[in-house]
Amino acid sequence: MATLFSLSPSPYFSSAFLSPVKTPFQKCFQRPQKALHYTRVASKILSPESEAPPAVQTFWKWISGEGVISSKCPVKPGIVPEGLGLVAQRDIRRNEVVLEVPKKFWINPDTVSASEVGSVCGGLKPWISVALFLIREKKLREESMWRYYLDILPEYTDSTIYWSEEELSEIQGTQLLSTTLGVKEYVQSEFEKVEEEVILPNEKLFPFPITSDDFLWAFGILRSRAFSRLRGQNLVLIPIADLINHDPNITTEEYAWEIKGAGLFSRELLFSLRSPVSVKAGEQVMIQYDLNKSNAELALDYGFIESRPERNAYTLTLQISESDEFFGDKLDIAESNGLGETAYFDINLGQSLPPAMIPYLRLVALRGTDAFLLESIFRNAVWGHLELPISRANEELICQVVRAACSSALSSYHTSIEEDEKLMEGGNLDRRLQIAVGTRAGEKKVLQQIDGIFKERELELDELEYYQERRLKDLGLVGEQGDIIFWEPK
Ligand SMILES: C[S@@+](CC[C@H](N)C(=O)[O-])C[C@H]1O[C@@H](n2cnc3c(N)ncnc32)[C@H](O)[C@@H]1O
Repeated sequence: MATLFSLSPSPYFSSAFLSPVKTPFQKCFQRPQKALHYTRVASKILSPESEAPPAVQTFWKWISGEGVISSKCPVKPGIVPEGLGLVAQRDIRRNEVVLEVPKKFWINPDTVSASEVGSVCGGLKPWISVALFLIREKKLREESMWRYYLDILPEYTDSTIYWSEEELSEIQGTQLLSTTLGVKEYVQSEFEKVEEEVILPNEKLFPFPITSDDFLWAFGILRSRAFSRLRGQNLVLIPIADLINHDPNITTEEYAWEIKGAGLFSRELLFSLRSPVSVKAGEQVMIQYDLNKSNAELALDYGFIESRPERNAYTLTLQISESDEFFGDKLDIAESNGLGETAYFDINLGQSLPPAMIPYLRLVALRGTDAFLLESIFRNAVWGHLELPISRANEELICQVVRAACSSALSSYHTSIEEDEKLMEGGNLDRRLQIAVGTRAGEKKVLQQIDGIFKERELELDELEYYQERRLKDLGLVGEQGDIIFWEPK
């Protein structure tokens, strides 16, 4: 039964633990300790200690001198609870533009192409060419035109990709752990490829050692700071604009950034950043990074999570087994309905199941006397039938399989929800432990929610209306009381 589908943790999976990541670069200045992840700081006027450290002041002088920022710019970098951030220099209105950065100050695959390493980075994936560019520029130090920007980039964040083995043991059994390990394995294998194909054969361009830790640093920088979903720009670092922090209380769907022309007579492009809310002088300007990311994604990409329940998610991976005697028909039906041999369903805490999940489950579980629905004459109508219970056996099977999978997933965590909640209530958790405890508790709550849905369904099995009954009703062969009307010859 358990082979009907897998409830695997995530599309990435590896059981291997990786050794702790050493910090790749020397600190250029003492980055501040961050505040608890759940606190909103934008409402507070930042204290005079928010005066930027020398490296940030040098960076500011550089971009001001280059004309990127005018003296009227309403924000300035400062120390904030999230590290560095953008602090309002005067009251800012909702939707007011706070920064405009011209294209020549962006770092994207075009920047790499136009650089000294452009000729050897041509065939690389965009993120790999930008990662390699960042590492090289960082190692060139004084010789790099980007040095003042690179000097203010963090060496690491609280993203789980930078966690030690001991820290990772706190997320044992979670989807976040398997995704983290999968991502690290992916980065490592991409590093080995680029080392062999680009770095080692071009010693003149890369005269210094480049390690897999350097590569992981660059990957983390891009994951946490690159802007995406911009007109024609899928991966772009925008110095200064990337100092903007995330505020969980900002829930506007609209993006706070866009690319636009510099003016009627200019062909130059500008990256423009707006404040989604009004901000008082001295407060921090913040945005919503992405309303659709789960806590696991936030933890992996940025190194923080939110307390909002719906950020807790679990991805169910369902699969039509190749050994299923009806594999071909089931796959055909799944594909005609936008799904495939494997389907991933993200389930969020407090929200209903994705609409296609139960029909897909019923399809996967279809067998025995119900298999006639797989015949080609039903092909156009079958999904509609799968949206409603097919038979008691089919419905019971999906309940049993889902509940068994939930119980098996729940048994792989090393703490209970109650233990996690006690730890959270106690407070004083270190930032990474707070992420670990919050994520593992969230995943377990979602699993309990899924189990609860199917437990309830199991109790209703006798009351549900199944395919045959519906069919008889459609044909007018079922009476008011559910009794079968037999045709009686006159
Ligand atoms: C785009 S950068 C923002 C600038 C960054 N604070 C810095 O010091 O360079 C994104 C990173 O800022 C931090 N950050 C942003 N918003 C945060 C929040 N609400 N809570 C905790 N950390 C946050 C995380 O380290 C994240 O990976």
